[in-house]
Amino acid sequence: MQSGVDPRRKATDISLKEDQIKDILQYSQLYELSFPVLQDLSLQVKETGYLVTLCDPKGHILFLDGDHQVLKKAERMNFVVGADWSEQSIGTNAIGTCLEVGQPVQIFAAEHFCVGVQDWTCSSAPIRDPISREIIGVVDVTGLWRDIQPHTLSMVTMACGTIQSRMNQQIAGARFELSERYQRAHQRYPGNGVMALDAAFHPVAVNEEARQILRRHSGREVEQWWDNERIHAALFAARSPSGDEGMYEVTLEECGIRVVVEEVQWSGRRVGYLLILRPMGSQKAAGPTVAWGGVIGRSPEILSVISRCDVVAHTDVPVLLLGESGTGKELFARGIHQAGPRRNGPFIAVNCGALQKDLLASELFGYAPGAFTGASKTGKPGKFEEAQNGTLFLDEIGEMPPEFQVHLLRVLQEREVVRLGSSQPIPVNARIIAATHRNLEEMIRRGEFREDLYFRLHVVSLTIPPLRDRRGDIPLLIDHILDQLSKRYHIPRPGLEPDVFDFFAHRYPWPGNVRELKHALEYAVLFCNRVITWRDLPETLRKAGLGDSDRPLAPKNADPPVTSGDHRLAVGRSTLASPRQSLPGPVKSAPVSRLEPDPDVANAEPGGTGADREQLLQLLEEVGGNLSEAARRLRIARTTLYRRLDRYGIRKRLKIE
Ligand SMILES: Nc1ncnc2c1ncn2[C@@H]1O[C@H](COP(=O)(O)OP(=O)(O)OP(=O)(O)O)[C@@H](O)[C@H]1O
Repeated sequence: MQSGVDPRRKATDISLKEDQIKDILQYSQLYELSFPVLQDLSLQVKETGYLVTLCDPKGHILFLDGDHQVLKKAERMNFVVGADWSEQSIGTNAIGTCLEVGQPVQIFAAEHFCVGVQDWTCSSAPIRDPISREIIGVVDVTGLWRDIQPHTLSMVTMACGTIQSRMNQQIAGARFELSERYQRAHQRYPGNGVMALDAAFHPVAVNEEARQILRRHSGREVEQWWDNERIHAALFAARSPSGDEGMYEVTLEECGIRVVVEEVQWSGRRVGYLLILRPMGSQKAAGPTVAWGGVIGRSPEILSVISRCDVVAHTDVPVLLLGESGTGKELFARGIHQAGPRRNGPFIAVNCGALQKDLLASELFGYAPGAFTGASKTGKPGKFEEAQNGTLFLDEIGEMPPEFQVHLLRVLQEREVVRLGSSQPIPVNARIIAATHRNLEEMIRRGEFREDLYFRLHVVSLTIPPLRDRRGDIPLLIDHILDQLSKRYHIPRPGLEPDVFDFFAHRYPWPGNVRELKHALEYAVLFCNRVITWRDLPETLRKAGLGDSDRPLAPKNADPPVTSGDHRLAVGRSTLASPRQSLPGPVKSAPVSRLEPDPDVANAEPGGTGADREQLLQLLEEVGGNLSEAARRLRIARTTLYRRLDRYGIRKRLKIE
């Protein structure tokens, strides 16, 4: 058994370096679960001259604790972190022998093979993987032989039992999480195949759709298909090494399918994967395109934010959403609310930048009856109270005046509000999500934002990337927005001239992000003739397009680019108008401008003058087609604006053409 080991050895070898051990411990589930148990054990053996160790399945010491004096003595035989206590290195000893025989073992004094270890007595027991039953570690308690205690071995065995049951709980929790996520995915992505795998890539659940898709497209049953290292490599090469939860899409051309891989975490650890399968070329988008909180996008950047939001949604930790204006921070905040257990409670959004300074306190904290002149007699709850059992979304948090930040901090710390004019604290139970497009760290440096408030709010911070950094999402967004607009205005869904599409998808930097894209399309849809051309765009975009290339753009009042047939119809659900139908080309005559008053409709309704219509068109141009903004500027309701658009024939033209 001790072949090749010199019995005169005084010490074993140290084969793991400090940074190797750090790396092992950082991701070691065994260490994480064992640590509290080992600490307990250390306390129990304190002052008995014993040392407590945890070793890996090769016999390397990963953890060592105990009496300082004894540790010093043990160092002489290299009983230190990183040392190799396998039988191959130092012959019979409790750690190495326990690994060989797979049983708890006590080795006393001269029973040790090497002379340098014979002053000691040690007791070790193995820890086994709850599923494979393989040994994954050893707990050992070592002391000088004269300090031998009869109960040491049973203490070690019990400690291993406790670690083992913590591992069982961990596995049960992970399995539960995986099965929950599988069920949710199954509902979320109807018609798609869904598979759940554990962390070792073993399938634990497969839906019928996945079986059918694989049979049809790869000609194989799931089990056969999965039993292939190349498939595993293709799917998992892209996963994040750090174990961060992520989501990405892989195309398996040889099987004719696309797979969205979602990593599943539980308790901060990767515990498995979900695979969402769909045939290549299928029009049906795999769930993540529209599934989560109405967020459109399938770029890796947006999928990664979605997946993180989905994780935090199930917790109550404060979330800080960062990103430029119009990237979708509020949409994500609503998504987190909807995906979490508070979904049946209220979602209250407060724009901290839009509230007057002197109204902030009463808006957020409410006021008691008759608190100030003009206050309601019954008092009024503030936004914190309104968000009770739900979510309070503090938008534009960077705009909150510094003198008010301390009050907000106090409420977040105490989790209770006191209405103005009252001394009665009211407990608040609201999840806090804050958002800003500003650089709060920079503001802290300039003394404009409190650091303590910042740390309260950004337990988790998520940055939503600007649209120009995830251009792959632009075609999806265009499709989605045009669908919505055609439904809202009851018009056929328009297409985009190829050149305009190319400008949108590849060249324009979208400083206003998705909001700007929405407004541009809303504007263009109002003025276009079934196909969106350059002249249908708001002026800023037209100018940007002109500066962007040397292409001669149609002047404001010019006719659409004319091509043979010139019926620029949007085809089916495609975003692009057929290139054959609308090549950008030389501008021909301009019989009627769509931005100029149409004499047939300008005065169609009593009270509607050409001048009014002109003003309305001008305003629409100024606000980039944003009807809400136009209604706000006109101080009329949106529905009144629609009526006015009808009256001046703007919507009517859209419907008839
Ligand atoms: N990924 C997306 N999918 C669909 N719609 C989106 C997406 N991102 C943003 N939007 C839409 O764009 C508009 C702007 O989004 P939102 O108000 O959430 O942005 P924001 O980042 O909160 O902006 P601000 O910082 O100016 O408050 C909304 O109409 C929203 O529905």
